[in-house]
Amino acid sequence: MKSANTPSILSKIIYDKQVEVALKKQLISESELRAAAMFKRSGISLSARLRNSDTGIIAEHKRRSPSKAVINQSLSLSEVAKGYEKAGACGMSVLTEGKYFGGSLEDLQLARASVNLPLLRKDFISDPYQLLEAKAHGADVILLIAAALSPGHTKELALQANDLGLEVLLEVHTAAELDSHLNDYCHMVGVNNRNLKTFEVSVETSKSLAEVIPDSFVKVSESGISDEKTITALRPYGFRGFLVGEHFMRTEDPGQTARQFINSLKQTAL
Ligand SMILES: O=P(O)(O)OC[C@@H](O)[C@@H](O)c1c[nH]c2ccccc12
Repeated sequence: MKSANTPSILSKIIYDKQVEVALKKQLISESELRAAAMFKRSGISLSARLRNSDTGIIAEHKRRSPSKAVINQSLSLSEVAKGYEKAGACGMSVLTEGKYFGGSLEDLQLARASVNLPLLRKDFISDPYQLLEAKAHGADVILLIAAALSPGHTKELALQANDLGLEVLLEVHTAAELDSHLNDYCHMVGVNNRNLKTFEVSVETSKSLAEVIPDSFVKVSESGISDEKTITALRPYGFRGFLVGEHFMRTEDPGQTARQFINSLKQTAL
């Protein structure tokens, strides 16, 4: 196991991302992004869907990750997206980070063309340019990772996202991060059960942070969720959103796996 003191994978990813963004800015200007047809589209609210759902699944498309070299490389994104929509997911998360997760903005665009679900651009955002990219490729929601940003920067990006009609999911790992980074421009708070330094997963993280998340934010539990029981255990803590990636993506037909999962959740909600 890695020591929690080794430079985190997160700082490496963020560094590479900033280099990539600097290059992309040379290729595609902000005004080109703003001219994209998607800029005229009004977003679909993920937070409203989660509030009104008794299942609350946000199903993720993820080909690989730093903690798992290969999850599934052979699927059609469009089929996965349609399968998730048919399964009754509240929203879809699309990994757009390339080097570590094998995703792209084209994946997001293809998901947008395939389904009417609210779409989360899952990436490492630290520059307003990335918000324009998200909007131009059809996102409804963006992720901001507290561990990767200063509190002031988080607020600025969240405000700018709101101006573009994008909702904000703020990801936290600790009560301290929540305390310093939460602001009124966020709609949802995601507690990541995966420790990004050690990759260990514990849903206890969600349980322990639940009571410090104000009720005005939709509570989302992220990562390491692979059975319905975990969700029924988290609901009493106030969680209304559940981000599930690997458990669906490691199967041959993620849509079908999601459908069974959601159906069995509905049974327990009755
Ligand atoms: O595949 P899992 O264990 O179900 O996890 C999904 C999602 O929570 C995870 O991919 C994730 C949570 N926060 C992130 C930030 C960046 C990249 C990925 C993530």
